[in-house]
Formats: sequence, C-alpha cells, structure tokens
Amino acid sequence: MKIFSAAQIREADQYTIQHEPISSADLMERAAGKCAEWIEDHFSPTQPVYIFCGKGNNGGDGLVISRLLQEHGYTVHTCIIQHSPNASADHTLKLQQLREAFPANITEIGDLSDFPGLPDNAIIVDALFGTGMSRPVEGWLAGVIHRINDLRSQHTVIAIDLPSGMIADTSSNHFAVVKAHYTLSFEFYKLAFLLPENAALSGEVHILPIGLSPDYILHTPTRYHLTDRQIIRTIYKPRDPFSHKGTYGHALLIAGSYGKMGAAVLSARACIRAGVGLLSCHLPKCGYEIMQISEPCAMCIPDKDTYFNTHFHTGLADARYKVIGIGPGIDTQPETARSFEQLLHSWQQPMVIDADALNLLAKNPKLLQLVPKNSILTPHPKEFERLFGPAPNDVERLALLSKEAVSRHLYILLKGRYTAMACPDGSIYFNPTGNPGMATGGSGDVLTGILTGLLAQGYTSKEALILGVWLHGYAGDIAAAEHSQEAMTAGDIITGLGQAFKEGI
Ligand SMILES: NC(=O)C1=CN([C@@H]2O[C@H](COP(=O)(O)OP(=O)(O)OC[C@H]3O[C@@H](n4cnc5c(N)ncnc54)[C@H](OP(=O)(O)O)[C@@H]3O)[C@@H](O)[C@H]2O)[C@@H](O)CC1
Ligand SMILES: Nc1ncnc2c1ncn2[C@@H]1O[C@H](COP(=O)(O)OP(=O)(O)O)[C@@H](O)[C@H]1O
Ligand SMILES: [K+]
Repeated sequence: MKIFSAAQIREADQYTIQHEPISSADLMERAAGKCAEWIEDHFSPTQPVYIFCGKGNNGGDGLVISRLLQEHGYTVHTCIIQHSPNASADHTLKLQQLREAFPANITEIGDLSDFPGLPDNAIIVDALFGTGMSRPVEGWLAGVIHRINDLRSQHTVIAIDLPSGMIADTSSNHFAVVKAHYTLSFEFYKLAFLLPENAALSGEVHILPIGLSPDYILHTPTRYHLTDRQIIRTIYKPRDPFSHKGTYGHALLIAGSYGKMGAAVLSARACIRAGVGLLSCHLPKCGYEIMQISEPCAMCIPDKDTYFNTHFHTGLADARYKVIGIGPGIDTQPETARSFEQLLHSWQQPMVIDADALNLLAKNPKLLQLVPKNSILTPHPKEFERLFGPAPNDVERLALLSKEAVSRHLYILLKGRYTAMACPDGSIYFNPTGNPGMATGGSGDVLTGILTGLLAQGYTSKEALILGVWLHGYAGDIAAAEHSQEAMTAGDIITGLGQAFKEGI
C-alpha cells in the first residue's frame, strides 16, 4: 500500500472529484458515512455521542457523522470549535443541513469555559483537524485537546482521519495531540501512524476505503510504502519442480561466541527454515558440538580460536558461498574485528550484517565504506544510533536512514513495531506484521537467518528484505497466537515460519 503525503491526499481528493466525477460535498458524505457505519457497528445508540468539529473539512466530516448517527437514533451533541471566523464551503453546507434536520444540541465553543460536561461513558468524536494541520495547535485550542485527553479514561475517543494536532507526514513530537482509542482514517495509512513517537496517540487504526481514484493511486509515485500481501505476492517465487539444493544457494553464517551460541543456533535454524540450499556455520571451537547436535542440517567450520570467531576471512573463494550473514553473538574482540575488516576487503557480494558486526562497524566507521553494495544492515534503534548518530525526531531519523541507504547503496532496516526498510532507490517500506511478543532476546538473530536464507535462494536484496521481514513478523504472530505474547520465544518464531510461508503469502 502506498503512503501518500497530506498534499498528495488533497490531490487524490481533487482528482477523484474531477474524474469520477463526484462533488466534494458527496465525497465528504461518503467518507463520513463510512465513519458513521463503523461507529454504529461498534457502539450502541444508548451511548451519548459528543462530536467536536473544527471549521475545515475534517469538521465537515464531523457534522455529517452527527446527522447520520441522529438519523439512526443516537443522541448526539455537536460542538463547533470557533478557532477561525471562516469555515470551509463544505463545512458551511453540512452545518446548514444538520441544522435543518436536527437543530437541537448544536453548540459553539469560543473558549475553554464553553467546554461541555459529559455524562458517563460517552463517545467523543474528534473532528477538529485532519490533513489540513500544518502547525502546532496552541492557546485555548490546545486546551480543548488537553481536556479531551483528560476525559479519555472515562470515555471512548474516536479520531476522524487522524488525531487532531497530529501532522500526517512530519513530526508532531511534543505538540498538543488528541490521544485516541480509535482512529478512522480514509483510504491510506498516514506516515504519522507508523512512527514510534506517535505510538500512544492514534490507538487502533482502521482504514476506511472511500473510493478515491484507483487511477491516481496507481500512477502517483510515493516514497513510503506499507508492505501488504499484494506486494509480497509479487516477490515470492514458488520452487521449480526440477530444482535441487544447488538452486537455493550455499550460505555462510558467521555467528556465536562462548556464552552466546544460542544466537548462532537460532540464526542457523531460521536460515534453514527460510529455505536455504546449504548452510555452513563458522563457529568458535566451543560452539562446534553445540551446533552439530542442535541443528544437524547445518555444516560447521570451527575457528582456530576456542571462544571467538577470529579467522573467518579465509577460504571463502573456494567454498563459493552465495551470501554471508554475520553478527549474531560474535562479540567485538579485537581479533574478530581484524578478521571482519579482512573479510570486507575480500568479499564483494551482498551480506547480511547484524548485531555485534554492526557494533564493529560503529567502532570503526571507515569500514562502512567497504561494505559490499546491496548488503542488508539490520540495526535496532540503539545500534542505528551507534552507527549513524542521533536524530531529534522519528521523521528526521527516517531521513537519516534513507540518506545512508541511498549514499552507500545499502539496504538498511530500522527495527520496531513497524520496521522501516530503506532502499538505495530512496523508497522506504514499513512492515505491519509482528507483535510485542517478539521483543525478546533472539528475535533479531532469527531475522538475520531468514534474510541470509532468502538471499542465498536468489531473491534480490530488496525482495529478501521485504519478504523476510514480513515472514518474520507473520511467524511471530503465529507464535503469539499459539503461546501468548508473553510466553512465546524466538524459537517459536522459527517454528511459525512454515505456517507463515503457507498462509502469509
Ligand atoms: N473533499 C475532500 O477533500 C475530502 C476531505 N475530507 C476531510 O477533510 C480533511 C481535510 O480538510 P481541510 O483541508 O479543510 O483541513 P482540516 O484538517 O479540516 O483543517 C483545516 C482547518 O483547520 C485550521 N487549522 C489548521 N491547523 C491549525 C492549527 N494548528 N491551529 C488552528 N487551526 C488550524 C485551518 O484554519 P487556518 O489554517 O485557515 O487558520 C482550517 O480551518 C481530511 O482530513 C478529511 O477529514 C474527507 O471528507 C474526504 C473528502
Ligand atoms: N512491538 C513489536 N512489534 C513488532 N515487532 C517487534 C516488536 N518488538 C520487537 N519486534 C521485532 O523483533 C525483533 C527484535 O530484534 P532485536 O532487538 O535485534 O532482538 P535480539 O537482539 O534480541 O535478537 C525485530 O525484528 C523487531 O522488529
Ligand atoms: K481529527
């Protein structure tokens, strides 16, 4: 799914109005109708509804929702916030229609003292501002937002299109923003919903289709995308019946150290479950038996060193590896760093670089220049900061992520609820699968294994990244459904991979 900017959403509205054709008032009727339907499906007419409307088109939506809910027997109080002497044309029209149909219970709010007292268990509909927000809300208007937020523990707050105060495509960190339980948004996810800094604000997001022009959607390029099944199906390649294990590549995984062999085992298992043809694991001597016993499908190459991987840069050409995955549990010993540097001087195909290998890059940033083009780097936010520095907010962090991916020709992901994947072509994909049960040691090692396994099979770096992160999250969701978010382990994510391949594509 494409993620459009606020300006593009306005263009999509206008394009639809001109080409469907449909009047803007009718498009508003359609959008607000979807919201009213959703509210009717989820809440009973016995609950009082308070709709707070701004004077733009988001407020216009609120006025239509008010009329439609009253037509279906709900008791609605409509509060129009007088933030400006001017109202949009559609707002004016919809207010007139509301006054004609249901003249009672329409009040104007000119400052905070006009804010109504609410009966128990009300539904608050936030239709103050939508995609027209361009600056922080201040003064008594910010007070209205704070008042709504103070009431949220006793009532249900439903934001229309986006929580008021939130800006669709830039950071609204530290602004006054409504904290919604639900956000009913039109046609597309907004970038703002995917940012960790807004996690507490949008609540459960429901995207309601309002029939914006498919032509516009198809032909308008965007920088941001949300991975969905449609994208995954264009990437996934079913196996050729005449294929053999050579078809699916030989991967080398460099992982583990004394006390951290679990990371190597998890990564190796995930790589095998992701479909690699052959897997060799370069391990410290202490890990040899652990791996052989834990994962008989993996071949093992013991290092000269008992406790750490220190000589993994030799013998690579002879083995004809298709891809190298490096990092889980390798530690950051000087000998490991030296071997990594030598590896980077000799290896020119894409790699998957994770965990301590990222920390080695952060310690010696000039090594970043040696990382082969099209490699995949998989930092979590702390590792990202060590590598590329801090950012003042999530939107600027995305800009930094993208800048590094483009300038270095690397694929860099930033882990989180919606893992962001930056590509060298400037695009950024967000992944929706996964859950907080995956916030447990070893989940990242599993991802490294999956990505390495997919690259070995011949998926391009972009394909492996988008598909791998999707499958990882999907398998995590299967694990959570089976074991609960609390009890699931990184190993359960690997077990879920089979079902993820069967049902997630
Ligand atoms: N036909 C269509 O196009 C459809 C549109 N749809 C709906 O329209 C919404 C977009 O409507 P919109 O463009 O009118 O902007 P909106 O979010 O109501 O805000 C503008 C108002 O807010 C004010 N304002 C802004 N920032 C402010 C601030 N910081 N502090 C104070 N005031 C501030 C601004 O005032 P001004 O800046 O002029 O002072 C103006 O009055 C969209 O989210 C969706 O809900 C749907 O019905 C589908 C069809
Ligand atoms: N709340 C969440 N929602 C979705 N995915 C999550 C969530 N928390 C963690 N994850 C995923 O779990 C993985 C954790 O990786 P990482 O922090 O590197 O773990 P570790 O280093 O312990 O292996 C990442 O892929 C991340 O996106
Ligand atoms: K709103």
